[in-house]
Amino acid sequence: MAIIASNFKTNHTRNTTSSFVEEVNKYLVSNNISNEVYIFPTATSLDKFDITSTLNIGVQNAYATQKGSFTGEIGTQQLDEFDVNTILIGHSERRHILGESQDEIAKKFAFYSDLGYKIIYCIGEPLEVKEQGLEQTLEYIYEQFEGININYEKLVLAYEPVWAIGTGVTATSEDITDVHSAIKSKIDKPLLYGGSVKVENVRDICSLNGVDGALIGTASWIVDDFIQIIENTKDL
Ligand SMILES: O=C(CO)COP(=O)(O)O
Repeated sequence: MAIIASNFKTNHTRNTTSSFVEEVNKYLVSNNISNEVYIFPTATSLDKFDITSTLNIGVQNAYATQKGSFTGEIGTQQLDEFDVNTILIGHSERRHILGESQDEIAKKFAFYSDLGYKIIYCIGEPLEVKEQGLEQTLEYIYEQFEGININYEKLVLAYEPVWAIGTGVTATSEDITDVHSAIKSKIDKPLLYGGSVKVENVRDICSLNGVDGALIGTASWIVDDFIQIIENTKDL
């Protein structure tokens, strides 16, 4: 059963998030869809949503703290208010744009796994590493597991090659299966693919060996498209 997740990144407002969540929930209920579906809105759009389906709301990021003096961050005191217990950790935009180190990521992982959060943990290589070949790519990816408890029960992985994110360039089936089968041979966890997944290719991608679903940015931000993505994969 495909796992389908939408990462809003820095898109949508409180208002548009609320109607998005409502529409997706309504679609899942009325079509009796049992696939795991996730939406990761901005922190300012978190709310007490009325969810009656398999839809889960997670956060794109949070600090490894309950509360405290960490200007600009949020902790579990803020997440608890909205019953959030799902978090994305290790996204490439946090690693490469916001400068989060593997050490900080591992601390965050330890903190949120101790609390029993469902963790979607992202890994993926930049273009210059991909160009060096599969062996270097896998070596780079394995380093992103440093300090991470890969046996954590509520762990879902997401392979997102950096060069495929937001670029319109999707990895080839071979690129995806090469990396997915290598990761799967070491780590027995659901593994999503992310990077320019679209309405038109989501079914093919999610049908590949070793692919358990998709983590989608750009193509998921229009609600009708996100619903179509779920529709296209509901029987997988
Ligand atoms: O980063 C992603 C999801 O987390 C993928 O983004 P795009 O779907 O826009 O390439």
